Amino acid sequence: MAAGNPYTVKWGIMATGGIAETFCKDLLCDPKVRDAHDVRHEIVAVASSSSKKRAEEFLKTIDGAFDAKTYGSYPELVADPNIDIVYVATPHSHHFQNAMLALEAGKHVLCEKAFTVTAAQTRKLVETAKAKNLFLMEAVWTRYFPLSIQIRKRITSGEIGTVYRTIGDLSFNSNAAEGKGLSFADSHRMINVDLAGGAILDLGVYPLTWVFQTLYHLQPEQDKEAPTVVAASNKYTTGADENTAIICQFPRHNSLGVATTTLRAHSDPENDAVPVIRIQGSEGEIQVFFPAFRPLKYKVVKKNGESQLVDCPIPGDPARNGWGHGMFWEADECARCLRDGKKESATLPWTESIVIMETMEAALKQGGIEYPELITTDVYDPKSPLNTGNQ
Ligand SMILES: NC(=O)C1=CN([C@@H]2O[C@H](COP(=O)(O)OP(=O)(O)OC[C@H]3O[C@@H](n4cnc5c(N)ncnc54)[C@H](OP(=O)(O)O)[C@@H]3O)[C@@H](O)[C@H]2O)C=CC1
Ligand SMILES: O=C1OC[C@@H](O)[C@H](O)[C@H]1O
Repeated sequence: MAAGNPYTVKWGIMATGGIAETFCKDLLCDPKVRDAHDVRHEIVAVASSSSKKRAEEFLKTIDGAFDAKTYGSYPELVADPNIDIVYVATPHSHHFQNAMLALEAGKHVLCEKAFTVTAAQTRKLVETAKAKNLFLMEAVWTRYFPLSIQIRKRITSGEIGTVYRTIGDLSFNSNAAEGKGLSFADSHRMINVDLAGGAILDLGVYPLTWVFQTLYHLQPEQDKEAPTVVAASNKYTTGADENTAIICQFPRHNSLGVATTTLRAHSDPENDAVPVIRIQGSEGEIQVFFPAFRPLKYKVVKKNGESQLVDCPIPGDPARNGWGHGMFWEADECARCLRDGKKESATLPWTESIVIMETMEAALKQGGIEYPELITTDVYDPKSPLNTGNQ
C-alpha cells in the first residue's frame, strides 16, 4: 500500500436500528478528524429484515452512502461480493445466528455487544472464524477509546500500584411514571426475553468490561485466569433481570471486581458528581465518569490525595455537522486488523470475549434468568427465523 494511501474497508450493515444508524454516521466521519490517516471506511451495502425500502430510507437517515446496495434480507446482504466485513446490529438474541450467517458466507464480522446469549454460542463463532480464517470481533467500542488506552497504560506503568479492586456500574432509572413497572413496553428489547433482554446483557457488559480490562486483560498471558463468579438478580415481570450485582474474584492476583447494573436507579443522578468506575490500587485509584460505555473524562487520585482530572473529548467532523460518537475507533481497529491479516483484536481477544460471556452466563444462571431455545441454541440454522426475518 503506497504511503499516504489509506487502506479502505467495505462495510455491509446488517439491520437498520438505532445503533446501526449511530455506527454508520461514525463511519461517514473523516478519519483525519481523529488523526487516522492509514484507514478509511465505505458503506457498500445495507440490509433490513423488514424491507428493501427500509434499507433505502436508512441511507437518507444517515445522510450518506447513497450509492450503497440496499437489500430486504440478511441472506442477500451476506451474498454481496463487494462486502469485506459485516456489522451485525440486531438485538442480542439474533447475534449468534446472524454472525454465523455472515461467517459462513465468508465475511469478516464485527458483532454488537453482548456478543451472544450463551458462552457456547461465542465459542462456536470463534471456532467458525478460525476454521474459515476470518476476522471476528465483539463491538465493545469503549475499549478502543483513547481514554481507555490511556488508563490501561497508566495502570501498566504502576502509577496506582497493584490494582486490587475495580468497581463499576451502568444503570438507568427506567421506572415508569406511574405504578411499579418500568417505562419500556414488555416487547422492548431491553426487557423482552425473546430478544435476550435484561440489564446484564445490555448494560452489565460495560462495568464487566472495566473489571476485565483492568483485572484480567493487563495480566501476562500465562497468568490470565477466569474469575470465580457470584451474582444475584431481581427479575422484572417479563422474566428479564432488572437489577443485578456480579462479583468476580481473581484468586491468583488477589483482586476482586464488582459489576452492578439496574433499570431502577441512575448511576450518577447529579451528573458527574460520582465516578461510575473506580480502579483501586495500592498507590491510588483511577476514577472514570458516567457513562461507563462512553466516558469523556477520568481522574487519577494518588494515595496522598493529589489528583489529576483528564478530559478526553470525542472529535466531531465539521463536514458532518460536528457528528462524532466514538464508534469509529472500533471500526479503525477492524480496518487495521484486516490490513495486517489479523483475525482477532489484541485489545479484545476471542478468549477474553469468551471468558466475559462465561461470566455473564454464570450471572444469568445464578439469577435464574432463562431465555428461549430459539435464541440460546449453538446450532447454526440459515433458515432460523432470526436469519430469515420472521422473528
Ligand atoms: N454500542 C452501543 O453503544 C450500543 C449498542 N447497542 C447494541 O446494538 C444492538 C441493537 O440495539 P439497537 O440498535 O438499540 O436496537 P433497535 O431495536 O433500535 O434495532 C434493532 C434492529 O434489529 C433488527 N431486528 C431484526 N429482527 C428483530 C426483532 N425480532 N426485533 C427487533 N429488531 C429486530 C431491526 O432492523 P431491520 O428491521 O432493519 O432488520 C431493528 O431495527 C443490541 O445488541 C445492543 O446491545 C445498542 C445501543 C447502543
Ligand atoms: O450498549 C449500550 O449502550 C447504551 C445503552 O443505552 C444501550 O441500551 C446499550 O445497548
